[in-house]
Amino acid sequence: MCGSREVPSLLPSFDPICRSNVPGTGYLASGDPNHKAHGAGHCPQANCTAHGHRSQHSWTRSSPCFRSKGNKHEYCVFTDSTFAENRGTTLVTTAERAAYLERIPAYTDPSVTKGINQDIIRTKPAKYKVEKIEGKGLGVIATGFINRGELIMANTVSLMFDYAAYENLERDDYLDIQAQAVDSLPEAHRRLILDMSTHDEGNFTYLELVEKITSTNAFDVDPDDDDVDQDNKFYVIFPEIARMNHDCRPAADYYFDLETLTQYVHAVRPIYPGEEITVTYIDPTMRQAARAHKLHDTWGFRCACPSCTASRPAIAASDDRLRQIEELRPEFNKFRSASRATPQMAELLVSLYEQERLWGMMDEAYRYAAVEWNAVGEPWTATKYARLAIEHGIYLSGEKDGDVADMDELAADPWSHWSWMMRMKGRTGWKGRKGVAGDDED
Ligand SMILES: C[S@@+](CC[C@H](N)C(=O)[O-])C[C@H]1O[C@@H](n2cnc3c(N)ncnc32)[C@H](O)[C@@H]1O
Repeated sequence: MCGSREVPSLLPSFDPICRSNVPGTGYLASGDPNHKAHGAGHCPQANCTAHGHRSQHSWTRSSPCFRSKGNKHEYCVFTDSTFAENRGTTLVTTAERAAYLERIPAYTDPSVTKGINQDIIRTKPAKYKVEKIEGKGLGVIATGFINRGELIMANTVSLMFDYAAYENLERDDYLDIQAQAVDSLPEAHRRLILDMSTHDEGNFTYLELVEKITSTNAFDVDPDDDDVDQDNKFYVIFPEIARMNHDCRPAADYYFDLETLTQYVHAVRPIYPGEEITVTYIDPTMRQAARAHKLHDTWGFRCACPSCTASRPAIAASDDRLRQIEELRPEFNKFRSASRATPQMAELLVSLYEQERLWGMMDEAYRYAAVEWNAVGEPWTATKYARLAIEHGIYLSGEKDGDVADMDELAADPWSHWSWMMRMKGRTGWKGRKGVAGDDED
């Protein structure tokens, strides 16, 4: 889900990149990016746990901590400088949430992050180069042909901020803890972060510089199902991936894997040498004026991508398709007999996504088509769409994604899948083989 939360105006233009759909001591306010922090921590020695004790897993530093307004929570900087082959990573959250997170494979098993990052130390040939692009700052250009579904780049998380810290801390404390997080990364990594886009020029203090960098480059990440704090997302920084500029109909798309704490970027259509590799920063099903407004408000640029600069009739036709997508989409998530969803409606949705070039969302359209065909007892067309949903889902959402697993089940045995004859039972009164009436649950 994209931009679904209202974030208070602590950081005026803060709104992470998302497609679907930081008192201290004052020693950082010198305006000097070379100024490295030396905070006195609650656990000054190396190998501190989230609770401030030594452990197998090593948060190499945990300082300083700040209490929320109202004094209910304490937020700290947790750094693991050995993470991902000594690239390092930093987390800003509560001790409780850090203790939960340090059990995930990315922290406990170094093999799962081996070889992922290629920006500081490259071991595989790159499929792109980063260069200046007129009117956009730096951007990412394909150096060879890239096929649909190919991996373009991946980054383990550099900085991971708990939304709750952003919302609950006093502004000065938040800005300080955010800069502390950057400063606690290993030096090469920290330099990479401080070199990122601020989206406008200015004479920033160090705290302002870090704030500008995080608000321009952050991505949104949903918590895991078992996370101790389901209500709060994370916003995260990946310095290499954040070099990609926006297009409303981009060439690439990304997903975040919580087990490896890695963001993966794949091509969603064929990309030719010399072409810019873009991603979308916003929900691409928003209508054109809303897209342009949000991009200008948050990232400070006028949208000049082909779908924003098309002729007036072409934009109107596109907005009409998007309006219809908005109207139809909810029908496929209603499992009551009252849903208007049919296979033909799902076929229309597939076509609308193709017409809109929403290549990064095709897995969803194919999944709806698979379920609707199965729901009226047509297993072969259902299987065709399930196979397409799997093929696209693997690079759009990851092989471990629940929807990919669900489509695997449908393709393996449509007759045993939960959707088999689902719409027939409700609409015809047929009770199914087990004599259980309809499907009147959402
Ligand atoms: C996440 S950064 C992208 C990389 C950035 N261009 C750089 O030099 O590192 C986001 C910033 O890039 C610029 N940008 C991204 N997409 C753009 C576009 N389509 N047109 C103009 N500027 C864009 C804006 O300044 C935006 O705030």
